[in-house]
This record gives sequence, C-alpha cells and structure tokens, in this order.
Amino acid sequence: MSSSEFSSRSGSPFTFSRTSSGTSCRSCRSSIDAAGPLGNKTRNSSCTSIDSGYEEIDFKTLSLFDNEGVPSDFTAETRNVVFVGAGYVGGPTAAVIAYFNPHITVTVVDKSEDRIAGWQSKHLPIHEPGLYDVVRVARDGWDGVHPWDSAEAQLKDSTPTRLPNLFFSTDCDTHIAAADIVFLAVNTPTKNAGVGAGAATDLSMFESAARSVAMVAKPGIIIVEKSTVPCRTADVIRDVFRSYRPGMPVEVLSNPEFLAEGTAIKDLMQPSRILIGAAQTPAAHVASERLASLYASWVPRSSILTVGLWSSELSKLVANAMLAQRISSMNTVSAICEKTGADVDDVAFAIGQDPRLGSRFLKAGLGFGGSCFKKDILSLSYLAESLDLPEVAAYWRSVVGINEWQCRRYVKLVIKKLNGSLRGKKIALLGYAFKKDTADTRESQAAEVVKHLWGEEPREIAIFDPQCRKEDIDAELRGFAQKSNLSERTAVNVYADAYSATSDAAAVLILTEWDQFSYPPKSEEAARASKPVPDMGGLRYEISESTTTIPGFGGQWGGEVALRSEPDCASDCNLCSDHETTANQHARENLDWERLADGMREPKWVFDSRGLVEPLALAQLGFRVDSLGKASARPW
Ligand SMILES: NC(=O)c1ccc[n+]([C@@H]2O[C@H](COP(=O)([O-])OP(=O)(O)OC[C@H]3O[C@@H](n4cnc5c(N)ncnc54)[C@H](O)[C@@H]3O)[C@@H](O)[C@H]2O)c1
Ligand SMILES: O=c1ccn([C@@H]2O[C@H](COP(=O)(O)OP(=O)(O)O[C@H]3O[C@H](CO)[C@@H](O)[C@H](O)[C@H]3O)[C@@H](O)[C@H]2O)c(=O)[nH]1
Repeated sequence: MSSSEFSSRSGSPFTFSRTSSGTSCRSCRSSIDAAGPLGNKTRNSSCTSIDSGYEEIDFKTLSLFDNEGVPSDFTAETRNVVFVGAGYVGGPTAAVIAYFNPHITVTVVDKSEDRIAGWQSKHLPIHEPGLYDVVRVARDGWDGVHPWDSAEAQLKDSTPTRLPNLFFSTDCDTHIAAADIVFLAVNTPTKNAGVGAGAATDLSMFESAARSVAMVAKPGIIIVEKSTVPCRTADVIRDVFRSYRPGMPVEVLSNPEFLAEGTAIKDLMQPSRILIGAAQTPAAHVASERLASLYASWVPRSSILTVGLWSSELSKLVANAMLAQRISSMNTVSAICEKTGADVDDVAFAIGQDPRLGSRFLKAGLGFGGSCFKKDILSLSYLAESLDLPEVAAYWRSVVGINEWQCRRYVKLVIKKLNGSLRGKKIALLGYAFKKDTADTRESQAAEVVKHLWGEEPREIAIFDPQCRKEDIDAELRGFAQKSNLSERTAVNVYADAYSATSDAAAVLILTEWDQFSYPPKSEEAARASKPVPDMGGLRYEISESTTTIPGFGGQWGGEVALRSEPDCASDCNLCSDHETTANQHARENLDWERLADGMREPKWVFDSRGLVEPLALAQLGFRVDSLGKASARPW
C-alpha cells in the first residue's frame, strides 16, 4: 500500500491510499474519483464531473491515465527542475526554489541569449529588492567559514560547502530532457490579431514551449503551468503530448504565481498561499505532492492549497480581476470626490477599516498599469463571452473601461487647466514605470498619458523616472509614434534628473507613485516601511561584501560563509559604469520641490495622479495643485 498526503483548501490533510479494491480517501471514505482534493465537498461515488464551470465533463478524460494506477515514473525523486522562461516570474521563482532546495538542481532556460547572459552576470535583467542576494547564494554557492553551531560542525569535523544549484542556459532541449519537473513560465500576452484580437490570450508562445518540452521530455515528466493562462489550458498541453508523445506518462498541474513586481522576493519568500491545481486522479495527486514538497522547504503546509485544475487556472484570472476592480471602483469615487469636496484618501481610509473590505488596493489614481491586470481581465471577459455569458463579459470589461476613462479624464483636466492648449508648452512627467520600485515600463499608464498629450502637440514632453532605462522608454515611444503617426513638432526627451526635466516646464505631471516624489517628503522610516524588505531568514548583505551569515533552514547548516566569486564582467561593461550608480542614487533621493519650483514657468502647475503630495502644503511653495480625488489648492 502506498499513500500520499495533501493539504486541501480547507487545510485538513487528505490521505489517499491504494488498496487491491481501488483507491479511497481516508477522510471521507468515498472513492478518490468522487472526493479528490476538493476540500470537504462530498460527491456521489457515481459522479464523473468536476467543478469546472463546464457542463458534462467526463472526469476520466482529465488525465492521460486511467485511474487504476500511478506509473512508477511519478514516484521518482525530484532532482532536476527546469523553468522555461527567464522573465519576471521564471527567474525570481526559480531562484527562490533553488535557494531553499540546495539538493535539487534548478535550471532556467530561455531562447533569449541576452536574458540568459544577464542572469549569468552581475547585472541581472530584472531589478527586484533581495533578488541578487538569493541568486548569489544559489547560483554561485559558498564555503563555510565560521559554523553557526560550532559543536555540531566540530563533531562532523567538516567545513560545510554549498555548491551552486541554480543555472541559466539557452540550451533548452538538453536541460528539459533531464528534467523531472518543468515549469512553463513564458509570456502569455493578449492576442493582437485574428479571432479574439485585443481580448483573448495569445497562447502561441505557451503552446510552442509545451511542444519543445514534449519533443524531449522523459516519461513521468510533471508539467507545471506557471504562466497565467485561460481556464482549461492544461488540455492544450495534454493535446500536445498526445500528438507528439502518444502514450507517454505525463502529468499537468496548475500553479499560478501571485508575486507582484517590486516585491517579488518578499512575495515568494512569504507567500499568502501556494495554489496547486490537479486533476482528480492518483497520478495527479502524486505529482501534486511532488510539487508541494518543493515549496514545503520554506512554506508552511497549511499555506499550500490544492484545488481542481480548472479552479486553479480560473482563480488566477479572478484574483487579478478582483484586485483591479477595487482600483477601478476607487477611481470612480475619486471623480465624485472632486465634485463634492470629499477626499478620496479619507474615504479609502474610512472604508478600509472594515475588515470585510480591508485597506489594500484602495489607492485611487491614474489607474492600473503593468503587464498583468489588463490582459488578465480581458482574458476573463473573453472567456465569459466565449461561454455565451455576455453580461459577465461586459461586467469585467467595464473594469478596464473605467481604467481607460480615468486616464483620459486626467489628461483632459491638464489640458483644460492649461487653457485648452498645450502648443508651445513644455510638459514634464515625473515617473514612467507602471508602479514604484520597478524599472518595468510594460503597459504603463504613463505611456497612455504621453500618447494623449502628444496629440495636443506641446513643444516638449520631458520625462524623468528614477529607474527606467532611457533606451526602454525611447524604444517604446518610438514604436507608438510610428504606429500612430504622431506630430514631429513635439520633442519627447528622457532626462537623467528631475530638475532638468522640469526646467522651464509649464506643468509637472506625477505619474508613478515613487516615494521620493512625495511632499512633504516621507521620513526615512515611512519610506522604509512602504518598501517591504524581504525577510530572508536573516540573510542580508551588501552586494560588494563577500562574506555573510546564512541561516540554517530545513535542518541544514547555518553560519558565517564566504560567498564564491561573482561572474566577471568585460572591462568595457557599460553596466558597470556610472549609469547604474546614478540611477540608484536618484531612486533614493527625495525631490527638492523648492528647487523644482525655481526652475518652472509661472503659474507652476502640478497635476498629481498618484496622491503623493499634500495639495495645500505644495501650494505654499507657489504651485497650483490639482490632484485626482482631492480639492484643488492654490498659492496664498
Ligand atoms: N510579471 C509578473 O509580475 C507576473 C506575475 C505573475 C504571473 N505572471 C505571468 O507569468 C508569465 C510570464 O510573465 P513574465 O512577466 O515573466 O514574462 P517575461 O516576458 O518577462 O518572460 C517570459 C520569457 O519567456 C521566454 N520565452 C518565450 N517563449 C519561450 C520558449 N518557447 N522557450 C524558451 N523561452 C521562451 C521569453 O524570451 C521571455 O524571456 C505570464 O503568463 C504572466 O502573465 C507574471
Ligand atoms: O491601490 C492600488 C494598487 C495598485 N495600483 C496600480 O495597479 C498596478 C498594478 O500594481 P500591483 O498589483 O502592485 O503590481 P503587479 O506587479 O502588476 O502585480 C499584479 O499582477 C501580478 C501578475 O499577475 C499578480 O501576480 C499580482 O498578485 C498582482 O498584484 C500599478 O500600476 C499600480 O500603480 C493602484 O492604482 N492602486
């Protein structure tokens, strides 16, 4: 008899055991087909459908196996884990899994040579607080210097060493062929052509990655959907395997990622939950447990939740849609506030005290940007449409509609206050990233603002962002200038500091919620509190330092260690030059609003779209201030 344990979504462990008469759940004594890991839902043992939201799904078609046995391939030990896609999700998630599972080899493969070269270097392609610390340990390894528990180490008479277990490569096939578990973490953007263009998810990269895996994977491979995908995408993977490797044992799990950019390491180290979606078969349960045990190295078992495959896929879309819906709701309230004299931050504070509502994701402003919210809501809405649920589709679409409306409303306010015309005027934008603490410009609301402003042909649009790379902003703006045939009469420039960007400007538009733009300035303490430092179990060190203290975790050795050397850069590496240092400095410095006022043109307009400045306080410095959701303020 073999058995395996799961945490259900209700938190209670389910133990399934195989007997000669079949498989049963010890908790409810019903057939495993009937119970599955679906919490405390009881099912009739003759039931063959699951809570998919689709009618008449034959339960037994949900796995490539019959329900009688678990192929021995699935009970193997996990030694090699591969992530396909070295992006914002694949890179950090792989690094944290490797960090906490030193006995497992974790390899991240990507077809982009630049991305992989970045991960193999000192200059990671992604900026996330704490990420380099984790990568240094897992990718480079360390040698023990001073044992944490000297008695134990002396007894063993050994100097512990941590060998590198995190690797990056463009040689996808070789690594996938050796993998026990493959995470698919490739991009799943919105389709931009054909059926469903502008709403449906473009699964072409996902499908192509699944095909590459199917071509070389070994029997018993566990495929994990890490990318955000529409409900029932696991069937796409199964079909690919059926076509390319008919009969080969494979199991597909859903394991959506909930990290947010800027707090990725904190979110990965202390996740609110790990969600695993699995089919209701013994093989899927074993695969699910193998995946859960990777996370169990640092995540409490009670936070590892198992639900049905389709529920898991759908939950990710719904989580993002609900978060975005809160933002859109508050943005509609901001418009009411402007007309009534109420203050949207006060309203958010007041309602957020109700534990049923909670205080997070109630910040009104320019609206949500980023590569996820819009595409995932559109995907959910498209799913509803394709299920012949037009009212549901329209409901979720309206969340995106309000987001776009808020952005247009903001730009209209700017134009109106500047006497209906921007011609001959310089407009300065503070912030371009889609949110603070990231250099990511994808789907930034700032880009939308630039597009609207450009149509008004101002003399110059001047941009300053403390972390976004000038090249990224330039490339993005060039792209849409060409597409939309925008006027060449407007110069669009990216500046390295806020004072040059705002010099001689008629108006300053605050577009990203960078702490350093606040007025009155945030105290260091408040700024620190708003930038959650990942709790890395005591592992904190400056990148320049080569020794650090490693906590013991999972019963392993902890103590003072010498990190092995970083990869060298070429002598002419431009990332080693001043650029990064300067950018980091800007990111830390509070803006000197008095200095900024000196350089601006009268009447010194400030349009705050992120609720960063106190209008009355800034007006005392001589600015005219208009903020979304707040009363305007003018100099005395
Ligand atoms: N960015 C986030 O904060 C976030 C958070 C949660 C979930 N997600 C989801 O995770 C997925 C990945 O998002 P991301 O932001 O990491 O994307 P990304 O664009 O940063 O990275 C995706 C990577 O996949 C690589 N890739 C694409 N096809 C490939 C193939 N066939 N073989 C090898 N490499 C391939 C690309 O070169 C790219 O480097 C998306 O579905 C997204 O919705 C993103
Ligand atoms: O109260 C708020 C909170 C956020 N935002 C804006 O919303 C956008 C998204 O912010 P955030 O959710 O913090 O960042 P993302 O990295 O996009 O993370 C979201 O999208 C990821 C990708 O799916 C999910 O994994 C995360 O859980 C989800 O928070 C940004 O433009 C923010 O400025 C607001 O306007 N008001």
